[in-house]
Amino acid sequence: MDINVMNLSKTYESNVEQKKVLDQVTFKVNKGEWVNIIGRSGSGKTTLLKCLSGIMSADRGSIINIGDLPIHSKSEEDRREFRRQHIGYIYQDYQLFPAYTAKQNVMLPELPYQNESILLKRAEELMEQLNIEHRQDALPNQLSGGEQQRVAIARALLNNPDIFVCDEPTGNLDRSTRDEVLQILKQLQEEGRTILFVTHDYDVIEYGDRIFEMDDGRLEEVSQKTLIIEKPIKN
Ligand SMILES: Nc1ncnc2c1ncn2[C@@H]1O[C@H](COP(=O)(O)OP(=O)(O)OP(=O)(O)O)[C@@H](O)[C@H]1O
Repeated sequence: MDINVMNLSKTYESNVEQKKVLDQVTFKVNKGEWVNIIGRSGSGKTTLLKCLSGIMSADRGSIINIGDLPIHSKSEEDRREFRRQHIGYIYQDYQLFPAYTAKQNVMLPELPYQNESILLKRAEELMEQLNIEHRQDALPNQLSGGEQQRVAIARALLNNPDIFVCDEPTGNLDRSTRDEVLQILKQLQEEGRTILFVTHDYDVIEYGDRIFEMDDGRLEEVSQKTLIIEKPIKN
């Protein structure tokens, strides 16, 4: 699925203030591309991912088309259903449920929607593909960071999503585990999935096709060459 965004703005409102965090963001990502998003802390990267995935609504006038679907005009419930079917979201801190085993974590979000034995089989297949089948009965706190992230990827893959939205998923991993996770995502891209990847890590940028920089709510495409020669990535 391709992603077409025009004039995406997002303002957080509280009773004391209004804070514009995304300001007229406009960009396009083609199906099967891997796009990296960099930018200093607080510049709006996570907010952008949440608006694109429909977790948050955008301001009036924003246009977010994912494939044929105008996300900006959908209700919260429709956006949730869209996300369930099309988006795999991966977080830096894995977001596993601590009281459930690895396999249960993979299945849990889909249990209300699908037959349990079908889900069980699919979870086992995915854990085998990701080389964590031997850890399926372990609790999250018994798993290494890399194993937890594989469980989170298996969970994100359960519905075979078209788009992977990754919010610094390798930020907590050591170099070799990070590379393993990046290889898994590369493979998913080669199978035709679109990858949006927020990172501060130069080595990750090598994996992507294009780079965008978020600066105080505005998004601009930057060339890899410019980045490496002219400025370090801001954190
Ligand atoms: N729910 C919220 N209500 C009000 N302000 C928020 C909310 N969520 C985020 N913000 C603010 O919006 C700005 C952008 O936050 P966001 O998390 O999108 O930045 P980021 O670029 O992902 O940062 P980091 O790299 O540190 O994760 C920050 O100033 C943050 O404090």
